[in-house]
Amino acid sequence: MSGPRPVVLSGPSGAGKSTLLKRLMKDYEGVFGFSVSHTTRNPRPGEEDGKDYHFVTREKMQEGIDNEDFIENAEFSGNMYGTSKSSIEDVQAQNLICILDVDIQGVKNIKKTDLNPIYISIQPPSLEILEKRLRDRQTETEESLQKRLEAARIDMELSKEPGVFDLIIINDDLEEAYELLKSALMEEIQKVQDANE
Ligand SMILES: Nc1nc2c(ncn2[C@@H]2O[C@H](COP(=O)(O)OP(=O)(O)O)[C@@H](O)[C@H]2O)c(=O)[nH]1
Ligand SMILES: Nc1ncnc2c1ncn2[C@@H]1O[C@H](COP(=O)(O)OP(=O)(O)O)[C@@H](O)[C@H]1O
Repeated sequence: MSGPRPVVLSGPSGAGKSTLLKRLMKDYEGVFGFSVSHTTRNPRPGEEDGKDYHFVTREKMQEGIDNEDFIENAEFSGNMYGTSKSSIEDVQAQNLICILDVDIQGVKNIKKTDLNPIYISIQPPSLEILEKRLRDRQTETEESLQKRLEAARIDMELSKEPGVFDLIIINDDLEEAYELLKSALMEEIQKVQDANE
């Protein structure tokens, strides 16, 4: 039996993916499961190993890639990120909607697999607003902020190409963006809720 369709959330760093995703997972407990990626970046205050990411060294990450443990991996802003096969299998084994938060390289690479997710891009209203949100978040050094803004320019260009995303949500007003995300996923949410009744 095939389970619910996974969901790929992408879009520039600072666009609001984690904010939207955390709210969705809280409002629909027992419906979604987060695919916990591996990364070589340092944990931020409050981030938990195994929950937000599996925080690993470059050596360990490369070992996993060589072992073909990952369905996709990419270099972003000077660090490695990747989705392991087991991170998805763990969620799918529970019949939950698997949510992946990956960059645009991840989107392109997942398209080459048989995962068949719904692709949603979260975009900021403008690059200026994105910069302000990233600065206000206070998680980045100036160098890492500049790298993220450069990646954001590329993301904003590539995401416009027709056929890359099923849906593009401009995260201007958070409530409105959340409602759009929720309605796009309602059919899958309903399936999981019906199956659990
Ligand atoms: N390709 C790929 N990208 C990932 C993965 N995990 C996270 N990312 C992306 O890496 C970028 C940086 O993530 P992060 O360091 O958590 O910063 P944040 O998005 O600004 O909170 C974001 O665009 C994420 O979507 C992954 O497993 N694969
Ligand atoms: N609609 C919004 N309006 C204002 N600030 C927002 C909005 N959405 C998210 N933010 C803030 O912007 C910052 C980046 O959001 P975050 O969810 O961390 O982005 P991402 O996961 O895409 O990198 C956070 O500090 C968050 O609180």
